[in-house]
Amino acid sequence: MNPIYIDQKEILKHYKQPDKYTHKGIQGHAIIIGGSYGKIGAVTLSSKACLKTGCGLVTVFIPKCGYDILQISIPEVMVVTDNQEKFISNITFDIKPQAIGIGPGLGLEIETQQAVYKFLKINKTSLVIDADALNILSKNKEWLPLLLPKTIITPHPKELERLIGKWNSEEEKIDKAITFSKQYHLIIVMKGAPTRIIDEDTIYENTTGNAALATAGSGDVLTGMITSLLAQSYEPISAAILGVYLHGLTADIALPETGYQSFIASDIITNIGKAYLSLENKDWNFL
Ligand SMILES: NC(=O)C1=CN([C@@H]2O[C@H](COP(=O)(O)OP(=O)(O)OC[C@H]3O[C@@H](n4cnc5c(N)ncnc54)[C@H](OP(=O)(O)O)[C@@H]3O)[C@@H](O)[C@H]2O)[C@@H](O)CC1
Ligand SMILES: Nc1ncnc2c1ncn2[C@@H]1O[C@H](COP(=O)(O)OP(=O)(O)O)[C@@H](O)[C@H]1O
Ligand SMILES: [Mg+2]
Repeated sequence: MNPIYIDQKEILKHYKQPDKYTHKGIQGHAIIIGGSYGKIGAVTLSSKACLKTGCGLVTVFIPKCGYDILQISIPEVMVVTDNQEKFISNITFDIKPQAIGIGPGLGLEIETQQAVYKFLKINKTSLVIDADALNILSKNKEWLPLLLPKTIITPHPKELERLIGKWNSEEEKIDKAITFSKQYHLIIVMKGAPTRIIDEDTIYENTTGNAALATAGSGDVLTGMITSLLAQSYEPISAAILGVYLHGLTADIALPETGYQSFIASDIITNIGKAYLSLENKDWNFL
């Protein structure tokens, strides 16, 4: 089971330069669903990362308490609110997005769990599932067959354990992830150091990133980035591969300036532009 390494050479098989005549309508509309009282920051980070990865339009679906926070901190993002003040209870919106990311800061309220169930039952849009949306699925494993083929899930090790159970070795973890991926036809972004992507029998291993990423919200940012790429019409596996590569690259670029300790999730977002430019061999050091 040799992995395919996600390096610059592999990335250039997936990366597409934007068309000169594109416009925001063509660049894709993404929705990020998440947030709860005290965790609106997760959706703020995720939606800003989504925009900064190139998506034309981004809308968030959040509980009411996040309205002012979102509108003031990211004026470019549109906001639709739930009827509840502190958590999501019913996911409804009129727009037709090309991709949806769900989970950052979502919380585990029973009403939120039911809202996720109802959403999954009718959803036909490409999806990235992270954080509490994964934890909700772990608590309700009978809902897993509702996921469309090629849905991307982005668990950190604890979220993965809640989904697939404990493992005794790295090999066993990968075997169990392959079995899970095949059972539900999911793309699993197994976050960690290194991050691996499992697409049924194919294993990819990322080569970018460093310990600076061990900071609150860095996974929420990754969810926004992958959702953005999906909305821009990347195939799900390409969105996952390019997303983890660019995400890690931001930390490699920022490290000489921030060191490991002072790098925060917002620094990932700040450096997405330089990460993109380095794909086009434009040396970000001289910008
Ligand atoms: N600003 C905001 O609004 C933010 C909001 N956020 C939101 O909070 C919600 C809860 O998400 P969460 O990941 O913090 O909690 P949870 O699922 O219980 O997992 C934590 C446990 O998992 C483990 N663990 C984690 N990583 C690991 C690793 N690499 N390697 C090994 N173990 C690892 C570790 O377990 P331990 O090692 O302590 O046993 C840890 O205690 C979610 O909605 C998220 O979006 C956050 O994103 C932060 C910023
Ligand atoms: N030591 C490390 N080396 C490389 N990447 C790391 C390291 N620690 C964390 N990361 C990356 O940071 C992200 C953390 O995601 P997650 O745990 O979901 O954070 P949060 O929930 O706080 O947003 C993942 O992409 C993971 O691969
Ligand atoms: Mg997370």
